[in-house]
Amino acid sequence: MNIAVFQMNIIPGEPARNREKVKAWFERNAGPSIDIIVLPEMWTTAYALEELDQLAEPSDGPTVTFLQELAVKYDVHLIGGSIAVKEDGKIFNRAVVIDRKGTVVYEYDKIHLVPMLDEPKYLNGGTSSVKAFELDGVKMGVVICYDLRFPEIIRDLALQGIQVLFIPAEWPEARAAHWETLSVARAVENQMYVVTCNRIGSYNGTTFAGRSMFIEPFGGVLSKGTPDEEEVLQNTLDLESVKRVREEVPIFKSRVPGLYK
Ligand SMILES: NC(=O)CCC(=O)C(=O)O
Repeated sequence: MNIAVFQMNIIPGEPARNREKVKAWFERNAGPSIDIIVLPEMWTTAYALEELDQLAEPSDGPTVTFLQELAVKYDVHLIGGSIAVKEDGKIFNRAVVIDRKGTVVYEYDKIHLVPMLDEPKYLNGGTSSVKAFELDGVKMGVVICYDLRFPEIIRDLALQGIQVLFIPAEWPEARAAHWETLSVARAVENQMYVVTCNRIGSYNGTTFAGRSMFIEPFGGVLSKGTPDEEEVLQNTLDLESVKRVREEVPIFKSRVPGLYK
């Protein structure tokens, strides 16, 4: 399974221009050797929070339609990062997963909103628990950025059987060490691949950390993006290694769930 991550900069408050950017990137990079493409958090708007009320789209709006067309055209599955979606007057930070036929197979609203970036003032937290989804018969999950700090939801996904976790993000440089350490920790403690896609660049006084990563189930970092350049990270996942690591250190067999949640 070949996966490509687009570690991109985002033009704040300009969904159409960001879609053009992603389209041009697909034209240069998408091809038959890639099975899944991953985009970052809030990649159409960035944290233009004051404008979100105007910018947020319905869940079948122009960005999701655009991603569906790309998925079909390039015959690729998409972890379409997250976008601001408006439903019943409420705005959610929503991850969208689209398969190569253009079908939306999973949507997830970021549960934990980031106080340090003022998210709770402008957005609503998701009210549904995390669920595994399948692409090419492999169980996978997605959580968004700050959700990384909540190991319980990721363990929940691991117990649902996922082998790969995706994390679209806009994680600031100020806490880059947490980003790297926690991403590796989630891979090690759940013995699965963790694939992260963080933005680069700065907005409104915050510089973002880049350093998107592919981490294998034993905790090794297969590749890591730079802190400040747009780039493509690409890796092939060996899903047998999930099984091997789980046999070598059998934590899922050693668990004693009667003593904790
Ligand atoms: N966009 C985010 O969720 C940022 C999370 C963050 O800044 C942190 O956890 O630290």
